[in-house]
Order: sequence, then C-alpha cells, then structure tokens
Amino acid sequence: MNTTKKTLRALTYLTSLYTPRVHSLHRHRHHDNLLSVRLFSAQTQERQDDSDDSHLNNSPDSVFDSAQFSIPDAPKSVPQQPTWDVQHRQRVERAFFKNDLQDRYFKVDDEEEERRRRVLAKALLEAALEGPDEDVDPDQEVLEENQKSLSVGIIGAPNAGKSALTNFMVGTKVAAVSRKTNTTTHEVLGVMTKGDTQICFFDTPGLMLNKSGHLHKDMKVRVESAWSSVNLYDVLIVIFDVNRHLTRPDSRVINLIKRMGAEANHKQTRILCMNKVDLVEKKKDLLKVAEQFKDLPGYERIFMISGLKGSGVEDLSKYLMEQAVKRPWDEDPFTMSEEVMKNIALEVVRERLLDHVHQEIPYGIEHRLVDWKELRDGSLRIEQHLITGKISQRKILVGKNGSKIGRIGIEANEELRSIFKRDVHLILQGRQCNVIVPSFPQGLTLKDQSEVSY
Ligand SMILES: Nc1nc2c(ncn2[C@@H]2O[C@H](COP(=O)(O)OP(=O)(O)OP(=O)(O)O)[C@@H](O)[C@H]2O)c(=O)[nH]1
Repeated sequence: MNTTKKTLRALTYLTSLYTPRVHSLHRHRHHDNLLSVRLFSAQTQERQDDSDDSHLNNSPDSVFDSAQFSIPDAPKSVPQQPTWDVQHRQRVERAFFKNDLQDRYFKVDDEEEERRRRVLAKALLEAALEGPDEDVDPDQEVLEENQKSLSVGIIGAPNAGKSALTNFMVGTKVAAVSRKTNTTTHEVLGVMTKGDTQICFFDTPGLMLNKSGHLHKDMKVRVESAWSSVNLYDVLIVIFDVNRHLTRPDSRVINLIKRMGAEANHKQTRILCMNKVDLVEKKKDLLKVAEQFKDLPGYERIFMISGLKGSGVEDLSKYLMEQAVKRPWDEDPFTMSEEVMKNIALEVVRERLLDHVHQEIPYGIEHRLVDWKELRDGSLRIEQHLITGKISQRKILVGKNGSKIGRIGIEANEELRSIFKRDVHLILQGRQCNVIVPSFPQGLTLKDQSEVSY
C-alpha cells in the first residue's frame, strides 16, 4: 500500500474519532464532542468586524500568504519521536495515581488537552510519512456480504495500557492521541481492517469504581451510562498493569477484574489481559497473578502481553480475528472526509504555533478556519485566523516584520502539502479583538457555513 493510502487509512481513524455516529445493535453512540470544546473551529466562519484595532489587523506583517513564498519540497525523512511525551505522562501519572482522588481522573486541563493536540498533529504526520502497510490492499474490495466485524471494548484503570495496546494492534499512533477522557463514555480507539475482517476498538473512559468496587457517587450518571453499554461489545478486554499489581496492588482494579469476570455472559466474550509483562523481572510472578484470577468463570482466556513492546499481542490479535462475525463493516477503511481534512489543517497549524510561540500564548488564541476551497487545479486554498485577546499577544504571534507567523505558515504549508498530496495555498492572519466570539454560531451547520462566500 502506498503512502497516500496509508495516510487515508490513518485519517479514517480520525473520522471515526471526530464524527459522532449512531451504531445499530452492536454499535454504540459516541458522545464525542471534541470539536465543540476546542478553541478553534473547523467550520468556515463569516468574517466579523470584531477588531478594535483595525490598522493593526490590516497590517501586511500580520498575514502569512504562502503564495508569496516558494515552499521547498516536503522532507522525506522519518519523523522524530515526540520529545514532550514522557514529561507530560509523568505529570498525568502523578495526578492519576499518587493522589487517590477520584475526580482527578476526569480533569483534563488545558495543558493536557494541548499535549493531545500536539501528539495528534505529530501522529498525523507520521502516519502520512509512514511506509507501506502490507495488511490492507485497497484494490481488493471486500463485498459487503463477505465482510466480518467485531466490536471490542477495552476497560481498565488509567494507564493500564489501553491505548498502547490498540496502537500496536492497529499499527498507528493516531488512535491514541485524540481521546478526551472527561467528556465521553465511548470512543473509537482504533480500527483494524485485515482481509475481510474489521475490528473496532472502543474505550470506556467514564468507568471508574470506588475502593469497594461500586460506582463512585459523584459520577453516577456518567458512569452508569458507560456501564450500561459495556455489554454491547462482542468482546470485552479487561486490561491491567500486572507490574503495578505485583508492586502496589490497587483494590479498585482487583474489584474491577473480579466484577467483570464474576459470571459468564453468553452474549459477550470476556478476556483478561495482564499487560506490561516486559516490566516484570521474575516471570514466575506472572503465573502467580494468573493463578489469582484463574477461577473467574467470566473470562474465556487470560493473555499475558506487552501492549507497548508487542509480546503476546499477535496471539491476542489472532484470537480476536477468530471471534469476528459476519456483519458489514462500520468504517470505510479509505475515505477522508472534508471535515477531517479541515481538522488536520487546524491541527498542523496549531502544532507549528506551539513550536514557535511561547507556551502560554496559544491557550488564549482563538483559532478559526475562515475559508476552505478546492480550486479547479485540485489545489486547496485554506485561510485561518489566529485571534488574540491582547495586542501584546498578537505582536508575539506575528513577530518582527511578520517573521514568526511567516515561519509558522511556511512549515505548516509544507506539512499540509505533504499530507494532502497536493498544492496548498495557506493564508494565516494574526488578528486581535477584545471579545473573542464563540467559534460555533448556533444553528449553522458545516454546509451552511462553508457556503458563505467572501
Ligand atoms: N513497559 C510498558 N509500558 C507500557 C505498556 N503499555 C503501556 N505502557 C505505558 O504505560 C503508560 C500508559 O499507557 P496508555 O496506553 O496511555 O494507557 P491507557 O490505559 O490508555 O491510559 P489512559 O489514557 O490514562 O486511560 C504509557 O506511558 C505507556 O507507554 C507495556 O506493555 N509495557
């Protein structure tokens, strides 16, 4: 499969992450409301004369227009690993584990949200530049009557390794990074399509138990709705960090494992995954843990895996493939919707913004897609506005003689061209206004807004 197809495949995961969808019988309603909580909008906006400093906003320095630059060919090198992840992960770990405060689990602050965006943008680029994927041959269409599907829910404590495992199976980092823990009860973590079989992995982040294994009172409504849908998955993977279990057993996790394995569910296959086996020094300790849970009738199998390093994952994937049932696929493996492309355009600029502008500034910037047009020659004209609340922020964003916004624009343009595999005419405008208007005017749909002409 060539790079374009790989990219399309990666983007498909995003479609599934961003697009609320109603699934029938074995499918699930997503409450993913990622877009509406962002500071930026994927919808084209009517221009508003909201600036109180129009001479500044109209200054040529504040506009980057890629038409004025010759953008070099996109680099072909393998992208580097993100460097910020470890630091943020440690912070999240501290928040989730060291303080045993349940409500910390649901707090995703701006910085963390920003981290997810950064990783998302990076992952998109990586997916776009990744090498061929031998597993999927897009030229070989699988007829609907031959398609097999499986929905797999993954449940476990924070940091048990749900995302890492899905990433390993699905084969891209995209799935992991755009999740938002505190607003959703069900999210597609990733989609794996191999031959005639498609497996959709779902996360259930709203699920938490208190120490005695019961629902936490404060979150009852959210948590109950998450619990009520857990049974709908064909397969439920209960995953836990076995290394942590051996060193610092967590009663909530033990209760979760016991509760899910207490009785067999004839409509659902449940399996237990002892994750992070690579961290366990004495391998015979693993047997002790397996022994501890072996009598639970609800689990058909216990797998010992390392979702990160991959040991045992092949067996697990094979097992899941065997569970798939004749049912048409939920996800089209190769479509890239315009909506997804618009989001990518925003993500890429956002990432560049974070690279070039001091950390605190981007949080206060309203980031809007103002215009999106596919031109006759196939190229894309993309106009985005970066609106700051203070003149001082705007000055930082624009830089001396427009140097900063220019840098952001050039790099973003280059990346977008590489991802979309076509010419991109990117226009970025740095603006300032005192009152930042909401990104999502009520009652306007995506279509309504993209039809606004300028
Ligand atoms: N050594 C090792 N580390 C792992 C493994 N699986 C996950 N991790 C690490 O554990 C941390 C948490 O992994 P995630 O996959 O993000 O866990 P999660 O369950 O999705 O976490 P939440 O998003 O908080 O729900 C990350 O730092 C991973 O790199 C594993 O098999 N071995």
